[in-house]
Amino acid sequence: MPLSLAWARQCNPHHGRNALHGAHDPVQTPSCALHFHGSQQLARKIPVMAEATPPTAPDPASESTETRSDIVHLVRILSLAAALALFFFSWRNAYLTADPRWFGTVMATLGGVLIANLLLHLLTQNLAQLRWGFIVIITAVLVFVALSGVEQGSGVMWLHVYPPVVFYISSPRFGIISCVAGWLTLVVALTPLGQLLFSVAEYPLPFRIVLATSLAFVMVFSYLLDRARRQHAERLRQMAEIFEHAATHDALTNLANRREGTDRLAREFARFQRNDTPFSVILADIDHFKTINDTLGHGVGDQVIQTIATRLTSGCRKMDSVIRWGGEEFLVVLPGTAESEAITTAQRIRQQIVEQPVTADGRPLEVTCSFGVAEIRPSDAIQTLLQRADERLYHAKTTGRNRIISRRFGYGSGGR
Ligand SMILES: Nc1nc2c(ncn2[C@@H]2O[C@H](COP(=O)(O)OP(=O)(O)OP(=O)(O)O)[C@@H](O)[C@H]2O)c(=O)[nH]1
Repeated sequence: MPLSLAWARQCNPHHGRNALHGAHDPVQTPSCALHFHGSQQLARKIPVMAEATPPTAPDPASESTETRSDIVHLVRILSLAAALALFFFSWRNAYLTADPRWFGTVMATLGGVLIANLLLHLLTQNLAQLRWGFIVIITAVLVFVALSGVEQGSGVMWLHVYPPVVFYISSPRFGIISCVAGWLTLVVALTPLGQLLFSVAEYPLPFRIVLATSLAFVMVFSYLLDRARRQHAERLRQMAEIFEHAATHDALTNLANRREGTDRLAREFARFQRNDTPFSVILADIDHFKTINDTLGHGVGDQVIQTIATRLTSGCRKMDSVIRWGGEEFLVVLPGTAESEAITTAQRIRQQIVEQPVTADGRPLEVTCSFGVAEIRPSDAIQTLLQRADERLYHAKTTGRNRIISRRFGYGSGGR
């Protein structure tokens, strides 16, 4: 029965009559015809790219959850490694080197503070505390190492670790500021004035020159590498967003496509099952669209589809979902909406389409749409709801088009 009716719909003598004739008056007439959604499947899809709204540009400073968890892992590993290194050098200082003993005490204390920072994060789960705590402690370690000249002056080599770590863990801005400030301080500290001010360990002149220049090189290189890393990550994120948009939206109208529409419908249905929140759907179909295509060309047909998509969107609330359901067929999902309100929305849209002629290629066309409206019922599955809306749309088509059919207008019988 449904299949033959679907076939009947396709073979309907009204189907495909001249759409450019005058619009009919909307009269709702009862009917009990049935047909299935499959009858609306497209014979052909025309892949024309619409001016899709580009995805909104994200804040470059924002970090994804993955990046955050990467940073947490890295800081944990670095903290443990740095603490172990500090304990090791503290032990060496106590037994094996000729450095003053207090060097070892300072290093052991800083190692302990690093571990304390880790433990505190386990309690608070506060990324900022872990990250900035680590940066502050590691800065203190390196300042101490550079100024004191632990391990007979060789400890200063650890300064080269700072730039890549600080760029990765903090922001580029903080990385630049801390590197430039740190480098300038070091250069001053390595001059005779610095010797006086900071009583820095004495390093031979060639060593000082190599230290300052190699550190500057590592800083610049770390900045460039980190910038490239952030740019690539950002590009990847944008591409993922574009692909996701393309997978869920229709290229011609930029409306949600059928796949995305089905998901939204399922979400609304789940909400209805959970909270009893009603919702309605409107199935809209452009009348005599084939004639528009056949007489004016597919380019004009596409423009008509785009205009109708815009009219539907502007006639609905922000919370409603307008979906390109098939070729010239649209589904509107209206959350928290009873059928009577959905009819009002459909009437507003129908009126607007009739009153403002659609223009394509600069000429006005008389385009109309037919609508089937249905509200979810407790006994419904999604498919049942869609089928009811589809039957009503079919009824609108067979009774003259340019009209809205719903339960309120006496369509069907026996509670339909
Ligand atoms: N230009 C264009 N045409 C499309 C697109 N998608 C589907 N179509 C065409 O839309 C037409 C739909 O025609 P029918 O299903 O016969 O319906 P109709 O002519 O609108 O008749 P009624 O629905 O009965 O009023 C077919 O000719 C499809 O090829 C599209 O994206 N662009």
